[in-house]
Formats: sequence, structure tokens, C-alpha cells
Amino acid sequence: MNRIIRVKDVSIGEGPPKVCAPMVGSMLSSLEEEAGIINELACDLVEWRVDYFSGVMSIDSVKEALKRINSILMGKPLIFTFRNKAEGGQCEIDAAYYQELLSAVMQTRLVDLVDVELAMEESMIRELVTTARKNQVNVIISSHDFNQTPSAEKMVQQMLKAAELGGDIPKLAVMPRCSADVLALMEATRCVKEDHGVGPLITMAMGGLGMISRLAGEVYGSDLTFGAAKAASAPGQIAASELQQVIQLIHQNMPAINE
Ligand SMILES: O=C1C[C@@](O)(C(=O)O)C[C@@H](O)[C@@H]1O
Repeated sequence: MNRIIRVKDVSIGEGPPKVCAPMVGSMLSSLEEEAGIINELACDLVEWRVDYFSGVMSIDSVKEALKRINSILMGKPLIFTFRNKAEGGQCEIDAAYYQELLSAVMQTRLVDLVDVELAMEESMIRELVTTARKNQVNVIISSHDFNQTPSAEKMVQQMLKAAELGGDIPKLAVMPRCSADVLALMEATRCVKEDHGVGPLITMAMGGLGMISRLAGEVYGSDLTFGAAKAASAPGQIAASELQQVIQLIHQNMPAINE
């Protein structure tokens, strides 16, 4: 399944890792401002972290905001993410509303990718994947651990499970406690990509210790990384423009083996 996902004119899974800037505004006015800033940034995609939005409990408000955001963003592919508190998000919603929200948003066809958490019930994940397919939306299936880094074996299993459930892009974010944890995240990513042939992938070790993983994805197999526009959405995220410079530097020096 190691393939290339094409969203608008961005190819995820080939060339240098793509840079995604998160939008974290709580009001429509701040989201509009962020979308304007992102238009000027050297980033490839945008993520709307809707768990930061004050209108998140109204599907109509979310749809309205989505239309507005889309009209400002000049064709950059959009990832729609509701991040539950247990996985580092701002608030918690029940499973039924999570499904209703994501399904309604996919049906607008105003998003290119949607983030679905691996911790959700399997049956719900499969239903969301079916809705995504019907609406030509790609699915990221994600898992986050803000406290620790699981064993490399467990991380491999999590990514393979995400792919088995129909995810187009498995994603894993973990918190390293030592340099061995950072290396374990990288090794797990390499193993899923090279030994199991599954990809594209998005992985990162968070915090300062993990920052190298946000820069060096092309070396070990992560195809997309998050860089801050107005504000960071996770520990260890650096400014998207600085991130892009380092990614391009690494890319220019990569041997042809990864071309
Ligand atoms: O899952 C992720 C990755 C992330 O947590 C990071 O560490 O950059 C940032 C989030 O906005 C995104 O949804």
C-alpha cells in the first residue's frame, strides 16, 4: 500500500515531507486571520483543529466556518481534525457527535483529508472510512501518546492497524523521554514503510527532544510534518517557514535512492 496520495496539487509520499500548518483559532475572525497568514506561508497543507473552535458543538457553525476558511485559503489542501482531550485536544465530545460531525463535514466536500482517531470503535472507523470514500476524502488514522513512547513493536502494530482499518495515511505522535525513544519512533516508521510496504506515513516524536523527527522525515519515512503558522498545536512544533528550509536542505542532499 506504499503509495502516493494526491490532494489538489500536493503529492504526499514522494519527494520531501510536506509541511502542514495548523489553524487553532477559537473564533471565526481569528480563523480568517490565520487563513490569511497561511496563504503567505511556505507550507503545503493546512489543518483545521476544530477542537479549538468555540462553535464546535454546532454542525451548522462548523460548516459556515469551513466555507469561509475555504474561500480564503488559495487552493491549499485542508485536513479536518477534531482532537479529543485524551489525545492532546482541547475538549471532549461523545462518540456519536464525533461521527456526526466528521460525516457532515466530509459530505460538504470542502475538506481533502479527515483525521480519525485509532482509539475510536473499529465499527465507527470503518463507517467513517466508507463515508470518506463516497465523498472523495482521504483518511488519516491517528494515535497520540503525550506521556511516553510505546515500544517500537507496539508502534509498528498501531500503524499497521490504522492501514488495515482503511486509513490512507497512518499517523503516530509520541512523547519521547530519552533519545532511545526518538530512535524507536524512527525505526518503527522505517519498518512499516520498508519492511511492510505501508505508506504514506506521518510520525513525530514531540517536544524538544523529538524535534529532529519533525525535520528528518525523508531519512526515516515520515511524509508530512506540522509547522506552526500563528501558534503551535503541539509541543516541539517550530515555525512552518523554518521547518520548510531544513526539509529542503535535507532533500537537496538526499541520495537518489529515495527519489
Ligand atoms: O496529530 C497531529 C500532530 C501534532 O500533534 C504534532 O505533534 O505536530 C499536531 C496536531 O495538530 C496534529 O493533529
